[in-house]
Amino acid sequence: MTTQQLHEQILQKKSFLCVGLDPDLEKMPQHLLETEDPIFEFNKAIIDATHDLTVGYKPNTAFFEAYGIKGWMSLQKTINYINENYPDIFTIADAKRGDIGNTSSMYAKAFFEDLNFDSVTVAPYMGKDSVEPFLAFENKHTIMLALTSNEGAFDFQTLNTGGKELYKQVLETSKTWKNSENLMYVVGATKAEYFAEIRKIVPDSFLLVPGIGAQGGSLSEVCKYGMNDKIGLLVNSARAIIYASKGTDFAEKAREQALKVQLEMAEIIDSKF
Ligand SMILES: O=c1ccn([C@@H]2O[C@H](COP(=O)(O)O)[C@@H](O)[C@H]2O)c(=O)[nH]1
Repeated sequence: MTTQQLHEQILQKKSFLCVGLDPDLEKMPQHLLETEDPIFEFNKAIIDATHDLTVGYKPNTAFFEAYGIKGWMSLQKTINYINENYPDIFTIADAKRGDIGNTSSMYAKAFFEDLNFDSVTVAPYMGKDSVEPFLAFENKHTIMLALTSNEGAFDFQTLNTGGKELYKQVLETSKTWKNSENLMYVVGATKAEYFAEIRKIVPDSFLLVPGIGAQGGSLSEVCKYGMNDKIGLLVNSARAIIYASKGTDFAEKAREQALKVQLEMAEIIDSKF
């Protein structure tokens, strides 16, 4: 999927919501646990209930890998289900990969070719040769951690390194890499006050923004400082949507929560564009 197609979908749905698919057997409704593949059944119900309100789905691979081979098969079924039934929806494998070049190439093949995700998250710590293998894939997107939503972001990312905060250096340097137009960046909603500075460095890039909902970030603050003239944001929420209820009405309640966020987004879009 191209960023232009993503932008068109955002305008059409009046939504830049990305629903996080972080399935946890302990938080799932009891009746699903009796099915053969509860993780897939859970995801499928959430997807069917929210697909018209969201432009993206972000399965976090940890929530699948934790269940071994069965979890990996549920991930494959989930991405296939989205691609077959809702092919216009942008998909993100939140896997936070990155390694020496030849290993990164294998990670890229796994997520872009075998699983056919539109994008994958990567960590910047190993530098250019660990990220460029992901960038080589046409119409695929590499979403690099810039300033994360957690408290630990202040351990390294905001450290002053030679007169500049590290996350700024990461953003600037990444722009010099081959095929850097395929980059997007993760910036936490809990760090809304940093968005204006980030936009000075990457004015046109899409930002994936986790941290509204369960982590308490403010959608309006993110939009105030982080939106560009093409919107340029994908705002993720997982727990606040997918675990709105533990009963048989879980998908319906998830839709209600997704709708609340989408309506807030539509209001912001209407007021700015
Ligand atoms: O900085 C980051 C990077 C990734 N995440 C991931 O996003 C979701 C957030 O889930 P919520 O339930 O909406 O809090 C989850 O998969 C995280 O691993 C992040 O939160 N912050």
